[in-house]
Amino acid sequence: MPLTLPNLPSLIHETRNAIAIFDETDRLHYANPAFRAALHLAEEDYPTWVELMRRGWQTSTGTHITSCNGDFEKWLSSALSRRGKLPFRGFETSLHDGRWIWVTETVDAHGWMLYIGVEITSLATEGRELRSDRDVALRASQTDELTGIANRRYMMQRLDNMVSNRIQGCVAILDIDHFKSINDAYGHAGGDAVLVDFARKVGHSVRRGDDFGRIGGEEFLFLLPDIEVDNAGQLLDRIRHTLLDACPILQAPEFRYTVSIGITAIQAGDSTQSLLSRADKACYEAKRQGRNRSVCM
Ligand SMILES: Nc1nc2c(ncn2[C@@H]2O[C@H](COP(=O)(O)OP(=O)(O)OP(=O)(O)O)[C@@H](O)[C@H]2O)c(=O)[nH]1
Repeated sequence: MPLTLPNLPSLIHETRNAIAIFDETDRLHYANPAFRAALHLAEEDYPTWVELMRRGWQTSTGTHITSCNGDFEKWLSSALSRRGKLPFRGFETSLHDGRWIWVTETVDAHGWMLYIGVEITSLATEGRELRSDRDVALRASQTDELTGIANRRYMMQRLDNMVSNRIQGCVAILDIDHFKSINDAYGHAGGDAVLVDFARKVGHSVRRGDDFGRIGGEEFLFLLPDIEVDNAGQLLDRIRHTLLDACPILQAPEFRYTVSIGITAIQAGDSTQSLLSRADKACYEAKRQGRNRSVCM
């Protein structure tokens, strides 16, 4: 007998659990009254998750962001590099109004996300601080300190995961051009500002299923599952073009930077090493051809 659940929409509407659905671009598509109340969201308002978090930060409402030492943008880059990457995850979080919520995020194959938040304030608080410290330590071990995005260790785990599960797609290495000269001309702080700017700009363009992180000084890795190499090239070139008008060094408003990109498709029999080495060669070729371009190999 087919299952019919005529009361499901009204039950979801009425429950005190916060329920929301985000699409593959991370825009809110549905939120029940409990979610809207917890996040201080007006009816008929459908912001992206980034807009929602930024508003909450500016108005001290909704999610209580404690682990950012006052640097919201860095927290956002870090949160974005983990958000929606796993089919399922659960974590504890607190709200500005003092409530604690157990959040689960379920992501389907198309990148749509179901958010369910259950209030746990009255449950035993014992060990909450310890669990929170553990989460912060785990995040730190996966995060690049300067830029806040995923670090080499995390990216290598994700690449291993792609290879061992035979996930099709592409791998790209992005390397900022003439970075040594940037350091020489504007100092280490100027170079750092470029790295942070680059990580944020690219991090905001990453699709739900993709991974992006810093794997070396001025070297970044982009993992793109389920995409043909031509489409990966177009996507990364679009990102590359958005960087052309970035001016990350305040004292030098005329300063611009570019990036060279090496892209390769995953092939049968590839190992993480063979993939990285091919992407590296493609990036080297992009440099050799004059930089500020992408090369597929
Ligand atoms: N500011 C800053 N510089 C870094 C960091 N990590 C590495 N570097 C510097 O990045 C520079 C990388 O220079 P190279 O590998 O010679 O490459 P490049 O100058 O970018 O030249 P091409 O890649 O050929 O365009 C070195 O001078 C490193 O010291 C960092 O975290 N911050």
